[in-house]
Amino acid sequence: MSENVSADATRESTESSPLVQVRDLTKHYPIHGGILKRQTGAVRAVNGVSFDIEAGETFAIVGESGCGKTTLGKTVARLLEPTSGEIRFDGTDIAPLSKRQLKSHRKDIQVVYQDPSSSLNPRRRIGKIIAEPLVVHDIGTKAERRERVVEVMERVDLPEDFRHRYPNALSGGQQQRVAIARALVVNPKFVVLDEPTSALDVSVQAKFISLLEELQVELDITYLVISHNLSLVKNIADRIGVMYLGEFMEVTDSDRLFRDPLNPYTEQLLSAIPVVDSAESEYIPKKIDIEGEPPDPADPPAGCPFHPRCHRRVDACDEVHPDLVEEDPDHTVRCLLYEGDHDEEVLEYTTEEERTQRRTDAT
Ligand SMILES: Nc1ncnc2c1ncn2[C@@H]1O[C@H](COP(=O)(O)OP(=O)(O)OP(=O)(O)O)[C@@H](O)[C@H]1O
Repeated sequence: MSENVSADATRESTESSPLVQVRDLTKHYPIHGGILKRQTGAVRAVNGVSFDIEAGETFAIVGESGCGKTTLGKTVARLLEPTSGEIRFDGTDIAPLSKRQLKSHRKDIQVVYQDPSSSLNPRRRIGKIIAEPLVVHDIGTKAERRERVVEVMERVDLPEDFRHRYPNALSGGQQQRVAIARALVVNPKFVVLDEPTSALDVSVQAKFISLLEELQVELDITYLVISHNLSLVKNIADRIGVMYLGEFMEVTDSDRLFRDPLNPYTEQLLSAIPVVDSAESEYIPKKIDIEGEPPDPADPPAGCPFHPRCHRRVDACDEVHPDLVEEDPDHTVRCLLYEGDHDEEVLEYTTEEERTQRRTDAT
């Protein structure tokens, strides 16, 4: 077997710097209108996002549908061209690279999509599907590819004779293992997992997560997990970025996010998770109703993007766009309540009733 096919090849990653460094990444989708189809606006799906992922770490992005998670994941994997910003992968900024220049990095960065029933070609046999990336990257002879497919199928607990089956003969959990086998067959350094368990029955979700964790340790992989499901990422992520309208609202390690959430949006997301055993839980979120729907990313509100739905908003929130600031070591938050130069008087009024009372008092 040629060396670059071997799953046990030693990583040659850049010493001590994170495997992935994203800086000020922006992805806008242009909107065209009128007879001349001129650009009339843009969907601001990702707006100036920055984060690092250390080698071997799992970083998760969570947020409601439409907040830009998939766009961010696909842009970091360079399946989409960024509007601006840097994506440093293993020391190289891959953001400005052309398709041809990207070819040498493609093998190292793989993406697993949420719905295996649509991402696996129903007319191809499982063996061929898993071997696809080897063919695309021109790796190994036919016999070597077959050997590698069998090896990787074994690693994800798929029986070898499944090679001859078609995807629709497999269960959802088995199909998702085919999808992960296809990603792993080229021994990538970095795998983006977009809603990895959303198409799976609850009964097999935990098993699939354990498999991902085992593979990560065994094969020295770095994960970017995308999910709307905070309880899922709690179990798999080392660090979490909470995303809202194309921006990070809070970034910290998984334990701390659940123990000490700072941003009101994070509080609302946590409050939506049912507490199974309150005696076991360190943080019991108070019930907060999430008001309304997220705003249109083509027409974002002024000020803090979350202020129209925030239960802790203050007057300045509809004017001032807060920065992402480091509130504690390794715990950043975007919220005026945590910015040093705010007007303390304003911050006393944190509820709708108090705000109304304050206006009444002022007139
Ligand atoms: N190709 C595209 N062209 C124009 N707008 C797009 C395109 N893809 C996504 N969008 C818009 O960009 C915004 C972010 O979408 P994205 O799919 O990245 O969010 P998401 O958080 O992954 O949502 P979901 O969980 O529903 O997939 C949404 O408003 C979406 O409608």
